[in-house]
Amino acid sequence: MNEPALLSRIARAASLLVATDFDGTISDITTDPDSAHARDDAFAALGRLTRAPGVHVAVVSGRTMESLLERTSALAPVYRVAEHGAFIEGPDGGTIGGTHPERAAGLSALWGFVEANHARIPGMRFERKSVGVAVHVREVEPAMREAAAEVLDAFRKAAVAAGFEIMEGRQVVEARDPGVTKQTALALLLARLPPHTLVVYAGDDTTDEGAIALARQRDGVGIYVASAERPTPNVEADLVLPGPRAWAELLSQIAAVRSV
Ligand SMILES: O=P(O)(O)OC[C@H]1O[C@H](O[C@H]2O[C@H](CO)[C@@H](O)[C@H](O)[C@H]2O)[C@H](O)[C@@H](O)[C@@H]1O
Repeated sequence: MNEPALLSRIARAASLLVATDFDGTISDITTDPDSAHARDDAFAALGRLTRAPGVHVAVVSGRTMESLLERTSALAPVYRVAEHGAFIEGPDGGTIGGTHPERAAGLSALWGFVEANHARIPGMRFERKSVGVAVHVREVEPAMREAAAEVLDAFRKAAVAAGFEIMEGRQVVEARDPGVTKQTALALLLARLPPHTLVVYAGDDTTDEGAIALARQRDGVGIYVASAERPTPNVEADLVLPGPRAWAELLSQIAAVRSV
């Protein structure tokens, strides 16, 4: 699908859901995850979309809800999906779903692994979430990559033993609840919206591919935001964009055709 055809469909949809991933999609990748923030152009376009009639906006992230809120609180009303689908907040700020079975024992066991290993590899970052743990390797020096790979292997084994599922993201390995995905969260959002809502989903990572595929299955639009790290998706996409800037530009065009 080319962009003019896409914009024409979007302009005509009685109900539209624009769902976007955060890191690497509306935020440029940064070495320090805490310093990442949404691009101004993407944020402005999403803001316009929240005010457009018949348009629903969702930010779908692997971040914790706290981290996502910190970065998107100026955006309302929106759906917020955190920790890859484990937590979902509605446009009024209320919890509307998400599945996060109590896994406190598993999380403690996994964090024990982290505490025992956190000082081994300079640059390796460990991020504790509400229902998962992420291990970042973006800042690990090339000379330490082999040693880091060994720690990551041990982390994967410890996570699986503690009942988690492993996700391989961009310079990050995450342990999360099995069965919780962005795809299941997107399906839940669609079930709450008017029938035949046109869904547009954009994301940049393996963790977004299920949601891209679901958008297409539902006769919507799946957009992949490519990077040098992940130039091509493992699923079919309607559009492959060269990076967050191109997605921000397309979001501005979507906002233009939907704004009154
Ligand atoms: O689903 P997302 O919103 O894309 O979140 C996925 C992970 O994003 C963050 O890590 C990624 O972005 C960082 C900042 O640009 C980058 O340093 C890191 O290498 C990327 O993997 C976040 O820290 C994770 O918690 C999210 O799960």
